[in-house]
This record gives sequence, C-alpha cells and structure tokens, in this order.
Amino acid sequence: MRIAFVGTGNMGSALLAGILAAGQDAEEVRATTRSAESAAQLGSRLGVPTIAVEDDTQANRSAVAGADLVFLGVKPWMLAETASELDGALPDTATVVSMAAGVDLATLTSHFPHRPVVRIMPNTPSSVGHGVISLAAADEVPAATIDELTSLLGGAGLVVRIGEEDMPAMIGASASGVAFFFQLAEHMVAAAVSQGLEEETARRAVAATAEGAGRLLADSPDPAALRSAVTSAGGTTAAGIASFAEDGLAEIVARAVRAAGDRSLQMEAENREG
Ligand SMILES: NC(=O)C1=CN([C@@H]2O[C@H](COP(=O)(O)OP(=O)(O)OC[C@H]3O[C@@H](n4cnc5c(N)ncnc54)[C@H](OP(=O)(O)O)[C@@H]3O)[C@@H](O)[C@H]2O)C=CC1
Ligand SMILES: O=C(O)[C@@H]1CCC=N1
Repeated sequence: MRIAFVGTGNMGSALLAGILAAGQDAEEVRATTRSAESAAQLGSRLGVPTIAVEDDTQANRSAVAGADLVFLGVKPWMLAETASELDGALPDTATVVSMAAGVDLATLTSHFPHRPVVRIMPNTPSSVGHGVISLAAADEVPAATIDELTSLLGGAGLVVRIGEEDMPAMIGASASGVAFFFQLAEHMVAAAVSQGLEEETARRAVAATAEGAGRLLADSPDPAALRSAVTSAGGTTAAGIASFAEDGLAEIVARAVRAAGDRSLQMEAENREG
C-alpha cells in the first residue's frame, strides 16, 4: 500500500513512527513538510523519503501521486488550501485521511468530493505504539477500506471506531487528554522539587509512576478500583485524595475535558465558514 503524509509534524510524524515500527515499509511512504530543515530531520529520523515545500513547490502533489492512502497532517486552517493544491494530483482511488481537529467530515467531503474521506483523531503516544486513534468515516467509505486502515493504524495503538458526534469527547479524553496527564506530571514534579527532591530524580520517579499506572490501567481499566487499592483508611493517599476533593478536582477535570471538545466544535464552525 502506497501512503502519503502531507504535513508531517508533531502528530503526523508520531503516527508515521508507530506505523513504521509495526512493519510498514518506509519505501512505500512519501512525506512532506514546509521547511527543508524539518524534512531533513524527518528523513533521517524515520528513513522515509521526505520533500519540503520550501524546496519544491510541487512537493505535496508529487507525494500523493500514486498513493492509496493520503494522510493530512497540516494545521486545521490549512485544509482548504491543501485540498485546492492537491486538486488534479490525487489519484481517483485514494482515500483521504484527515487528522485535523476541528474539521468535520462534511467539510472534508466538500474539499475532496468523489473521494472516500475518513477523519481520525490520534494522540502522540502513537509514536511508541501506545496511541489512541479515534476513527469516524463518511458513510460511503467501503468497509474493506476501513478494515485496511484500521489494521495499518493498529500498529500505532488502539483504534476506536466512533460516530462523529463522539469526536469532541474523544479529543478531551485522548488527543488533548494525553497533555492533561503530562500537565499533572509537570505539577507533581514541581511539587516534589519544592519539597527538596532533585529535579532529575523527581522527573524519573513521576515518569516511572505514570508508566506503572498506565500499565495497571491497561490490564484492568477501572481507575477507581486501582485508586482504592492504594488508599488505606486514614493513610497518606487518603490525605491527598481528600485535598483533591476539597479543591474540586472532579469539576476542574470535567471543565478541561469539556473545554477541549467545545473548542473542537468551535473550530469546526470556523473551518466551515472559512
Ligand atoms: N499535536 C497533536 O497531539 C495532535 C494534532 N492533531 C492534528 O494534527 C495536525 C497537525 O498538528 P501538529 O502535528 O501538532 O502540527 P505541526 O505544526 O507539528 O505539524 C504541521 C506539519 O505541517 C507541515 N506544513 C506546514 N505547511 C505545509 C505545507 N504547505 N505543505 C506541507 N506541509 C506543511 C509542517 O512543516 P514544518 O515543520 O516544516 O513547518 C509540519 O510538518 C493538526 O490538524 C492538528 O489538529 C490531531 C491530534 C493530536
Ligand atoms: O491542541 C490541538 O488542537 C491538537 C488537537 C488535539 C491535540 N492537539
């Protein structure tokens, strides 16, 4: 299967790294970036032929020529411009896969009429094969295409087929959600350092704790039960959990998850109008 990545930055390269590590042949992939510097870095890091638009104004058109799957990893507001640029270069049989937050399937279909269009929402742990990739497809996408895509993306992590109406919740829970875990880790490191721990020690301890928590959750996805197993009555964890409750952690997290999803809907409207 020939694959093009148009725009291969933080998210595109994470997804590509996961797919390659799972066995996708790098020679079958073409990637593009805006700058020559990014293209050189990506090419040497992933071993994928990469062309920069800065070096070759036809880079995106050349990359998609002959492709079966075209991943769009440019910023959401660039989708319309990218679609016009690819007009006439995209093979009739190519499936278009957008990872843009804030561009809905109807808008994608209007940009790429007569092409099967799929919307995915990956997250950055895709680079190490532990991503979450939500997938919503336009009605006319053949089941065999979705199966093939699901199998490819499975190399980068857990693929969850959803209706598009669930995209905002999945953005809050996984695509943006992974950053919420990172932010909690940042605050835990800072708190430990403020109590005298060396920063490097704190970072390593928090990272290993996050990895351990993730592994336990993967085996038994019931966070409340896992938390309960750590929490002795009248003990240290109970003191910390009570502090969280007093400060309204549940509401703080709910608002953040909702804010991410709401912003995606707002962006969808902006990108429809724009
Ligand atoms: N970051 C994340 O965790 C997630 C991002 N997304 C979505 O992924 C998309 C990309 O986001 P992200 O990876 O964070 O952004 P980045 O800025 O890291 O990546 C954008 C990429 O597009 C390239 N680019 C810019 N202009 C062009 C052009 N004209 N032609 C070809 N390539 C171009 C950039 O090249 P250069 O580096 O040279 O500028 C870069 O490789 C967005 O739509 C976002 O909504 C979805 C889920 C999660
Ligand atoms: O912050 C963003 O807009 C992108 C989409 C989801 C994660 N990062």
